[in-house]
Amino acid sequence: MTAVRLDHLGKVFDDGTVAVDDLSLEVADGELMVLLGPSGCGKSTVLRLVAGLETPTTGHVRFGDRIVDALHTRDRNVAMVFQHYALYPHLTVAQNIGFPLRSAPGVAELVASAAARLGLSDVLDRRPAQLSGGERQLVAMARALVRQPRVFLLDEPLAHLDAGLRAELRGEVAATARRVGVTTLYVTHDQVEALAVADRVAVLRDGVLQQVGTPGEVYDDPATVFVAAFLGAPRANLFEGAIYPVDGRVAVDLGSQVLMLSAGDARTAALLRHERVTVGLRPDALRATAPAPADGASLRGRVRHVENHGFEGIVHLDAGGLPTPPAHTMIETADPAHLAGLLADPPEPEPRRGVIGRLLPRTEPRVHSGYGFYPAYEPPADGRDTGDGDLVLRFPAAGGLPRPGETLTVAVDPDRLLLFDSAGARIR
Ligand SMILES: Nc1ncnc2c1ncn2[C@@H]1O[C@H](COP(=O)(O)OP(=O)(O)OP(=O)(O)O)[C@@H](O)[C@H]1O
Repeated sequence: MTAVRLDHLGKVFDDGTVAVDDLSLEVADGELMVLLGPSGCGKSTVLRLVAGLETPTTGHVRFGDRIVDALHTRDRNVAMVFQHYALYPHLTVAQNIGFPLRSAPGVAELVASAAARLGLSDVLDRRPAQLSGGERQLVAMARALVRQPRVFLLDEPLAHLDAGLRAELRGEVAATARRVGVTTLYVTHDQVEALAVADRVAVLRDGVLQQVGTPGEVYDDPATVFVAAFLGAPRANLFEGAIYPVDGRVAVDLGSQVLMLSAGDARTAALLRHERVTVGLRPDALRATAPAPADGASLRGRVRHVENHGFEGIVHLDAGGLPTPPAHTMIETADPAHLAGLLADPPEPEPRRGVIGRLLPRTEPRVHSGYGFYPAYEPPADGRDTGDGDLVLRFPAAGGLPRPGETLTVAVDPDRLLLFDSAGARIR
């Protein structure tokens, strides 16, 4: 078995596309590492670099202590499974699985053992056309594993299956990789699948590693606003916030409501170095309460609508927050010059113009208004209420779900209040 190390790995294609940017990552012997990120973030290119199907522009791939950059794919002993696997239609399942071994001694035993691992023992005599989509994918996996590879590479192996089958098979795929104990890199853009199968997850964006950690670490303790936004369904609530001191405590102003952090909050000093932050609240870090908790960490809002999921409801509250625009959650560095440029030459129509203006660094003294602090929520110019600024929370169905129009008070768990600076980095 083999640990895989990526050392400052970079890949720039001939047309100038930077697919992988200075990626350093260590996958431990026998570990199942998921590479997660949106389409085009470079996940497949990383797999192809590990497999030797692409040559790095910079950096190295190591298997154990050995640099394998010069090693041909066939000499790396890696097995790859893609979304679109090709089975030989005229061969049986057993012949398909044994194909890579050709006529090596002991083929029958190796095929039987690989088939047993994946629960395929009963279908060994069938042909691919007589199998379900899920079974065909398992045959492709068995065929990849029969050679006992040092490294197992899976590229969106379940993407073509329907949701139910995907959920069923992902457990099986992860269990098989663990049973075999083979070091595995698993690529997906599906965050639910990533959290479900991974020992650790590496989140990529534009070829840059954002964070690597266990599923619990990347979910609960995101390093960047991008990671917070990308992981979790329903998505984390992300609002624009302003920061100022009040009697030795820190106010996180959401425009029409203020969250007061307790005097002992370890982030106080770090927070006061910022004027504007992005406030992240996961729907499961919020709890409806009555009355408001004494420490002041609560928000109120009017129920706009409720999705009933049977065991729980997803409640959308109009709480007067200013949503962080999706484009902002994706940017690495806020660029005031760029924002100023937008203001100087606003595209028509530009309903966000006033909002952008408020987000620019200010020189005049700040004033509290009766409606809260900057930034204030500004409804879209066309009067349409999009619900973009809704505060979304999970609500257990057991005691009955709230109704539209009701007012709810929501306690915010300060330990799960995520705060990000204008560059999208977490303020700890
Ligand atoms: N041979 C190539 N020549 C030029 N650009 C390429 C090539 N292969 C990939 N790219 C580009 O490199 C970037 C990363 O592609 P890659 O396929 O690794 O992303 P991905 O995260 O796997 O996306 P997807 O999930 O859509 O496959 C993309 O911008 C892609 O268009």
